[in-house]
Amino acid sequence: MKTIDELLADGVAGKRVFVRADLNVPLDGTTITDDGRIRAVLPTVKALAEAGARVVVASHLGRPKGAPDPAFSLAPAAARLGELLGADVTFATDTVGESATSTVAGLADGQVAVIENLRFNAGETSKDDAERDAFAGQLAALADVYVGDGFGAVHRKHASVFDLPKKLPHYAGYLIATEVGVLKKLTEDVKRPYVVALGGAKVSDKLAVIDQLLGKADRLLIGGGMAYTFLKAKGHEVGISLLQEDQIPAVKEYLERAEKNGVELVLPVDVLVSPEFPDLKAKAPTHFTTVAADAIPADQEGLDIGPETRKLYASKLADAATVFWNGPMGVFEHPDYAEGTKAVAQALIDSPGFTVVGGGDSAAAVRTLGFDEKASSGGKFDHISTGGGASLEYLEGKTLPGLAALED
Ligand SMILES: Nc1ncnc2c1ncn2[C@@H]1O[C@H](COP(=O)(O)OP(=O)(O)OP(=O)(O)O)[C@@H](O)[C@H]1O
Ligand SMILES: O=C(O)[C@H](O)COP(=O)(O)O
Repeated sequence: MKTIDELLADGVAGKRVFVRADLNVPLDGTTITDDGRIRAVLPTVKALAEAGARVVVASHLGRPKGAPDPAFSLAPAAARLGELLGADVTFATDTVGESATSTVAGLADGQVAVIENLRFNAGETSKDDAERDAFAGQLAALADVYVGDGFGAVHRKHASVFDLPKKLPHYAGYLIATEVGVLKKLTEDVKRPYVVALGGAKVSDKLAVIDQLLGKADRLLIGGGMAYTFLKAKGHEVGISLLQEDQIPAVKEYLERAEKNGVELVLPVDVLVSPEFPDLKAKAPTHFTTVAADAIPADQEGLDIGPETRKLYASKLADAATVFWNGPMGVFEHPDYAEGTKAVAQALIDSPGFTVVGGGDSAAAVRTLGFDEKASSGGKFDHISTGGGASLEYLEGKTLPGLAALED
């Protein structure tokens, strides 16, 4: 994979450089609630602008349906990028139309523009190769060089990620180079004990990675919404907790294989339960109780790991040489159910091992709970990945279209 340093060494002054970023940030209306993904692409954009390139930044945001939708405009992200760069960033109100063409033509050396959401065009995400290729051709007309730096989207076979780099000289940006460098350490020559903590809500998305990790990790700590499918597979009542019934046979097989392979698969011993899901907007106090994980009342829902589990998981993380954590341990958006996620975040910070947090929601969780890469309590996470699905698919050992295209 050629990196941006080679491009800079060759000289980029006056060249139009297309930077495929992942500016898919969480929004509350037009307010960005976590700008981590914008900050992550700054080194690449700054280096190119300082070298006199005419920088065209492109990204998707959310999942619009292949047509313009103001709710998914990249305008707030473009404004934030300008603030962080301390420079004017022009914004094109379309992607390959008149606004984009004239905006790019108007760029002076060292200036930066953002074009509108790539997914406002059906060609971006199309399953039809010819349709994607045609859209990639239109994007290619906007630039002389391609820099891939949207790590969070490299697992998508989309026009701007997979087809466009084939049409232009292509390089990996600093973020992709860093992310791949870190995740490689978790797949090759990993330092042991290697402990993986998994939570969150997307159980079916994460089963494939559990399948792979059973051959790689020494210990798997399961929390969040996915824990209840495991508890149910062990024959326990889970009440009205999040459950993926169709995954129970697979989970039973994982429990058996973990035992056979000598992998410690650790489940919650106690959980916080409530008769109803909390209101995440009002955040009003809820009625919850702590119960043993094998005694969840039939009319209640598990919403966080309990105090004994927090201690147990912290002890299982204390001697880890390598830790990968994906997915919050509970409904951390509500203060009543944030303690499990906080405890695991703190255990990673206290860990002397190499610690990586992966996942859009997990990264947002640690930052909104007051932790970040430079957490003040003496330690820090070694790396917070900007990719959720992307980092998991990388760990699964899958070929990621956006990385393969940069390697060609
Ligand atoms: N016990 C639970 N019941 C229901 N939802 C839960 C529970 N525990 C955690 N969650 C929810 O899981 C969500 C995050 O899960 P997700 O799988 O999306 O995480 P992620 O992998 O970090 O994010 P992404 O896949 O977007 O990168 C949070 O919104 C949280 O409220
Ligand atoms: O949020 C993410 O994981 C990336 O931005 C990819 O978004 P997608 O899942 O909508 O393709």
